[in-house]
Amino acid sequence: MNMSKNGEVLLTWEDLWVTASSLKDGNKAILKGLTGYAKPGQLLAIMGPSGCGKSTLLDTIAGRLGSSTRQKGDILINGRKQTLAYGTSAYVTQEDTLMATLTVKEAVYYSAELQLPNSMPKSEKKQIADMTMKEMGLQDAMETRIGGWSGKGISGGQKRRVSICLEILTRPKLLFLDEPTSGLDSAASYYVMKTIASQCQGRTIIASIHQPSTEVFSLFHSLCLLSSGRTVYFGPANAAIEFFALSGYPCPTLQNPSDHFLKTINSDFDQDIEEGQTSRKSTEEVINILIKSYSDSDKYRAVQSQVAEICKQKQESPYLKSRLCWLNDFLNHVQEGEVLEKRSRASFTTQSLVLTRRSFVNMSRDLGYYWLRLAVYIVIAVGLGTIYYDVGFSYTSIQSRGSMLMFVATFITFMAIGGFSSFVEELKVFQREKLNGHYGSGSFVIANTLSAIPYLVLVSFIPGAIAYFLTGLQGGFEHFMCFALVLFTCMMLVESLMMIVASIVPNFLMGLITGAGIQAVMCLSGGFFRLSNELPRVFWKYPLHYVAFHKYAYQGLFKNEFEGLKIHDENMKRLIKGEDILKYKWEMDMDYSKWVDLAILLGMIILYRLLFLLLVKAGEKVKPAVRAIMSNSPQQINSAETPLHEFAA
Ligand SMILES: Nc1ncnc2c1ncn2[C@@H]1O[C@H](COP(=O)(O)OP(=O)(O)OP(=O)(O)O)[C@@H](O)[C@H]1O
Repeated sequence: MNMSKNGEVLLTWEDLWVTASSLKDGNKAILKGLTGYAKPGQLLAIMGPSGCGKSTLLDTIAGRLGSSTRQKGDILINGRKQTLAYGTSAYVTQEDTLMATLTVKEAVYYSAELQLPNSMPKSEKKQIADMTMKEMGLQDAMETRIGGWSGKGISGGQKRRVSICLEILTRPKLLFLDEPTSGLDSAASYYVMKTIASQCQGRTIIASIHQPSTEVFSLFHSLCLLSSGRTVYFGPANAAIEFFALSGYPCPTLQNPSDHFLKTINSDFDQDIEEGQTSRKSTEEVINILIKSYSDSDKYRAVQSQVAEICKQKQESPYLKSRLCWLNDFLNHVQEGEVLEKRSRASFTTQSLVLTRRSFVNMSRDLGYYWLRLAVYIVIAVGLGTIYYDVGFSYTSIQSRGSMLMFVATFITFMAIGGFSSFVEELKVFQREKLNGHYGSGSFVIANTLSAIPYLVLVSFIPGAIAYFLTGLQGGFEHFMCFALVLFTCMMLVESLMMIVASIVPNFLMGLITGAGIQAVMCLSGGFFRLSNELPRVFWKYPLHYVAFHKYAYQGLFKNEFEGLKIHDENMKRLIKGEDILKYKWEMDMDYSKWVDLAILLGMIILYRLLFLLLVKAGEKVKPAVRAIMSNSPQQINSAETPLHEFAA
């Protein structure tokens, strides 16, 4: 049976369990045996009190569950067991991750260029972007910057609408929305949901929602009502009122049905609920009555048989079945040719160019990215220039030159971590867009590298020139160029190192400390604080001395300065050759030239950036595969809670 026509998506989940494990609480079940489906052409709303598991259910069926949770149960896409791959669906998360420096119009235009295929003319892309912004009621905010931690911009509700706008630009076949109306007034909620509902034709839309008005509720085709991770109701939205009435909890006249449902099943405040004229029941009892009523109902049986029909799995032994499931999942991840096709989008070159432009604009507007650093570097360069002003050619100038160059190679480059917070913000946007399949990691790495180059040239050449000429280091264009280029490559290396750190360490402060720590250890083994032949052989010399970029930075700068230099030794009345100073005082490796050191530094930049790409790609491929394997391992979930059928008993 071909269940997917024109790329439509039918999503089913059966006996879905999700547990979170913590040292303190042990295993805690968040979702408890949920079964349901989402059909093309329908808008399914997931409702329930705060903390009932709406986001967890969305994350689970969208294949985005975090590593701290475990899942069990089958999720089928068009009747086939596969996890949603990157780029096959769109997901509007609860948190708005947007580029704060862009205006609404710029953000949507860039996104349209990134997502819509190359074959579409630019004017048409703009038209789609304009139309979508209008549908989301953003026409008056188009020229306003989004804003964020660096400055106020559009309102929270407008940000929400921008986030939705970016994801519905391509009219995805499968769309997940986590609380799309939070922060919106009732009219805005209605218009936003109406736009979303109007796009249902041939598409599957699943939205978690807190408190829809009667008008918004009427837009839903199906409703999944949860309480503490259990299904209270799953079925047509317009039949939910009847279900509550038949279960003994009719919606009072003139009351918003969703208000009534949520009030009845919210156990957080444990108010007794009136039943008929006299008796009152605790919320927990009421919830159990509703769950039992649902599991005894025709609706429940209809859902079960619908899902069973779609699944039509062979009756294997439970052990063999689970083994085959995870093998199948694993193969889905390692093999090419997902059943659910990725959306067509702009070419790699277009994406890289658009991202470079966007990143360049972002860097130019974000003061913390480069401008503040440039100002601080200029102050430090003037400081260096005045401390070592006109260093001269006396014997003592050897130490002064060495210290000045060491300061440049270590501390000025070290401060390149100053842009980390801005990079982390950009990385968050990248992660969201990558997960939603807007573009791949390769385009991001290329764009980030290209857009940063002009700024790094500025922050290395201007302060570099001030410090270089005030100090009076070796004259000549070639010498200055080598000095500035080593400074430039070191700054780029530190930025590349911080990219790697950011991809491993999830937290900004932890990333900053980790990056600083790695650099401190590397600079200790660089060959200045302890000369290379005096370094302890284990770890510090082999391998760290050869791995740390500081060795090549020190060597490049020192060779550049001392080669061809003549120092006057006033006491001994003799001239000392710079080459001898390099060999005997600084113990430099003289077998190769300063340009080789520079080339090694450039090679390291490429290596570091490739490593970042590899880590991101590995996360993309390995995480879902591991999750799929883990989710079906037989001893995964140790019945942390009572199964649904026991509640029903
Ligand atoms: N990784 C996790 N580790 C531990 N507990 C978790 C984890 N993820 C979710 N939970 C818990 O599971 C419950 C459901 O969380 P979830 O975010 O799905 O609720 P929600 O219905 O979306 O809430 P809200 O409407 O407030 O966003 C909460 O009690 C939450 O604390």
